[in-house]
Amino acid sequence: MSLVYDSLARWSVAWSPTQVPALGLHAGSPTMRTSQKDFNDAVSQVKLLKEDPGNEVKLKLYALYKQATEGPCNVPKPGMLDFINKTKWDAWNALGSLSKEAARQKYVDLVSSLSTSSKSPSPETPAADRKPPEGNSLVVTSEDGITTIRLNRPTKKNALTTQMYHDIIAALQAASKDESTITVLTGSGDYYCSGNDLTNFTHLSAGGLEEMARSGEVLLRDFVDCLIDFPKPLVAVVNGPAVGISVTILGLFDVVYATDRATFHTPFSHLGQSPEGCSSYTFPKIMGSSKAAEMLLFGKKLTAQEACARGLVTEVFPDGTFQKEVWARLKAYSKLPPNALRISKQIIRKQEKEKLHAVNAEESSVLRERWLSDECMNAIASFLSRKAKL
Ligand SMILES: CCCCC/C=C/C(=O)SCCNC(=O)CCNC(=O)[C@H](O)C(C)(C)COP(=O)(O)OP(=O)(O)OC[C@H]1O[C@@H](n2cnc3c(N)ncnc32)[C@H](O)[C@@H]1OP(=O)(O)O
Repeated sequence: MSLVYDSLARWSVAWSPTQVPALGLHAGSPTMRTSQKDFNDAVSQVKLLKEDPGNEVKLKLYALYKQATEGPCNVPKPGMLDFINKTKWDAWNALGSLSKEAARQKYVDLVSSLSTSSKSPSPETPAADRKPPEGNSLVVTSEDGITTIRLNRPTKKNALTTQMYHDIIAALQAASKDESTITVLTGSGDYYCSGNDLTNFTHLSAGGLEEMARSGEVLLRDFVDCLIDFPKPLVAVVNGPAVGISVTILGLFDVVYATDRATFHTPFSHLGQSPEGCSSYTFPKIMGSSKAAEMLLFGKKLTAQEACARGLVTEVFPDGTFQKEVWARLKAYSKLPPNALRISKQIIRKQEKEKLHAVNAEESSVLRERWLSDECMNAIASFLSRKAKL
């Protein structure tokens, strides 16, 4: 779990009624007494919610709680790099001069709406309407000559945590030696992948930002090196929208199949960042320099059909038949002689392997600098405080 999520989760734990300071209300008025009791009940109820309400709601609850108990925000604004406390401060401060009574009421109303919506689904609820549980973030299976690496964080749009990069590297290393003929990367749920998990930036060790950027550079280089060197046919089954690094690395895959619901988006400039995954080399080569620049510099989002027309995607399938058609195709391909496939891939990749490694090293090093820039820090802080979506 990320620092942000841990921290937000702890806020609700910290709201235990036994730890809540006196509310400073006038106990004389019956309306106030009822309101204070409702508020205290709501504070207790938060701890009993069956489902995590998500960071946005927790932030609202935090801000309303502070306003209800302490009044308008009266503490200094935390520094720009103190993401979590700045985000909390922003949420509290945004309530302006809202009265304690009004904040208490809003808090009670919000908790009440959450309690209603988090009731267990009725037995009639179709299974398909329920979100799959958030278990292992990466699921690796091997069947019919195909090893499938599935990104499995559907509620976070399959954003890649630091652990997932490590796990994908390990899965690719194992797949390169296993019995399978083809290796597939795909996603669970409605997204293929929303790119790097932006909360990765909040995991600061004692070495601070510099250390985070340094270890990020090494991880990125290792991850992409592993894709460059992967010896078997590597296929992306793009089951929905793809963002950031999940798009750039497609230039290193042998085949990319996409549902017609997929989109392809690399918002690096918006994030104060720069291209990775060898895309500064592969994209101009695949689609021409001006089309590549439109994506990599200006963050133009492509439809699946546009990505196919530009050569980034091999073939687009209607969403309704996507899984059936693609897996039937892959099963047929997996019957081909594995050694012939391996050797053919080797000849194709050999021509530019050295170049790809050099590009990867340079992109990773440039990104390390970018991660320390104000432009990048501001963009991440903005996403974490939910002011920006890309
Ligand atoms: C070490 C290697 C480094 C490699 C460098 C890589 C660079 C990149 O990949 S840059 C691209 C980074 N990705 C993004 O900037 C995408 C950010 N996400 C969004 O803009 C949106 O979430 C969305 C467009 C992907 C989806 O929007 P929507 O359909 O409205 O869904 P939500 O925003 O409500 O998302 C649900 C849930 O998932 C969380 N989430 C989604 N993407 C990310 C992400 N990349 N990082 C962290 N969290 C993400 C989102 O915060 C929501 O969480 P809750 O609020 O807790 O429900």
